[in-house]
Amino acid sequence: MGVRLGVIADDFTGGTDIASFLVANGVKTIQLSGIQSLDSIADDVQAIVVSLKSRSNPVDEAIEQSLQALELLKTAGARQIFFKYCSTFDSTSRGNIGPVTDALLDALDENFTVVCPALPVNGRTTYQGYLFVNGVPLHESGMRDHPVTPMTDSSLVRLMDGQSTGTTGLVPVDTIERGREAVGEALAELKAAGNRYAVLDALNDRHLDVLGEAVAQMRLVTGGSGLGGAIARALPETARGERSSFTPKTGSAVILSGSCSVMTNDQVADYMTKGPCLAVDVDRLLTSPTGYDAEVLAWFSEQPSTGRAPLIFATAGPEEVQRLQRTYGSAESSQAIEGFFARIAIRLVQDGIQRMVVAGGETSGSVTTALGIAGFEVGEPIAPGVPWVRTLDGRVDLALKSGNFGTVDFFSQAQ
Ligand SMILES: Nc1ncnc2c1ncn2[C@@H]1O[C@H](COP(=O)(O)OP(=O)(O)OP(=O)(O)O)[C@@H](O)[C@H]1O
Ligand SMILES: O=C(O)[C@@H](O)C(=O)CO
Repeated sequence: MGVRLGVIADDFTGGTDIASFLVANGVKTIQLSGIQSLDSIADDVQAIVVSLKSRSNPVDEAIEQSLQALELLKTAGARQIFFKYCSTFDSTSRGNIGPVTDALLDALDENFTVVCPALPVNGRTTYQGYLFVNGVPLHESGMRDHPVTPMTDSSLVRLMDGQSTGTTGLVPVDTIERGREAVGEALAELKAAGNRYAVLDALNDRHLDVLGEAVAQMRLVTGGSGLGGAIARALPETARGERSSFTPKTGSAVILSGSCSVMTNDQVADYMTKGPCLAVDVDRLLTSPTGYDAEVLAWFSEQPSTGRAPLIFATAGPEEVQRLQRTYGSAESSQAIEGFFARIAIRLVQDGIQRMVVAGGETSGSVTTALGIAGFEVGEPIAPGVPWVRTLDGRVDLALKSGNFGTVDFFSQAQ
């Protein structure tokens, strides 16, 4: 097997996000759920995306999982390794982006890489090393209230310096405007000056295309799916082919939403005017859960099988999230909610659900892992970065939606 690109994604929605950009640019891609056997992967696969749940777990675990993924991708022959994290750089002061990047550099015997979360098509841009979300600095966007990784600084240079062992330089927009060679020279200078990481500015896809070419020969790159798409476009034509696709199933569907992002809150509010919706009673889950799953499943089975898919959501605004976290603890709340969605998903698939939309990366990771899904074939996007994916065993089609992706009517659009 001669895989060109091996991607280590720190969550499942991030995995489908970058897989979707690779497929859209003609790269034959398979997405694996965690570490899986390579036996059933066809010889013409050009990119393998390994989705992990390593964004918010303890640093040591995140490193261990990422190094296992690296070994798998090296075995598959991957020439370039891409560490995919969120376009909003979701992390804490302890990591996990910095420590995982360091561990991957060491394991590859490299001492320099790039940091490029920008995804202009979804409003994430980087200017002078500061990350913006739809024109608002990251720390002033809805990400400041994230339940697990609240982002309170917008400076990627400071964030990397705080989480990692080396120093961080910057390749600013002015240099990128001067083209691929200027970027190559800037990277060489930053490396020679002893930096371990270079933050790459990008305001639009034209900038990303320059960057995709400039980093084509690097053994390790890190960033978001925007850079992933640009790297795909920079591959020789021989590595690219027909866009693989499948027609999404049309059977019964459900939407599970565990994301509390601003966009998911808007999407849930929109869907409440359109289809059957059930708000998860999180207090009940954390105090007297006995019988609760059965009640939710009974509600689901009472909904008409034609028409809009039922939505089951824990999605809430920042005040409610803070109340729950103060009352029960932050990790405890997340675990209870993720565990609930995982159990419900297992039951619904056993009962024959064909299509499942899951909102939120952590939530998607819990659901996919609980379902024992080995991997996915990647289909057409519903919105930029949110494709339909089909389990490799063909059991069910899923749309794993990153928290802030999609337009307000995403849940009806997906149907
Ligand atoms: N009402 C709630 N109160 C507290 N925590 C919640 C609530 N609803 C969901 N959560 C937890 O918040 C976390 C949301 O993370 P998740 O990754 O699923 O969404 P996201 O961060 O918006 O998505 P993405 O990572 O794709 O951007 C999960 O751990 C989830 O269980
Ligand atoms: O990069 C993004 O924004 C997404 O793919 C993501 O990682 C959400 O969890």
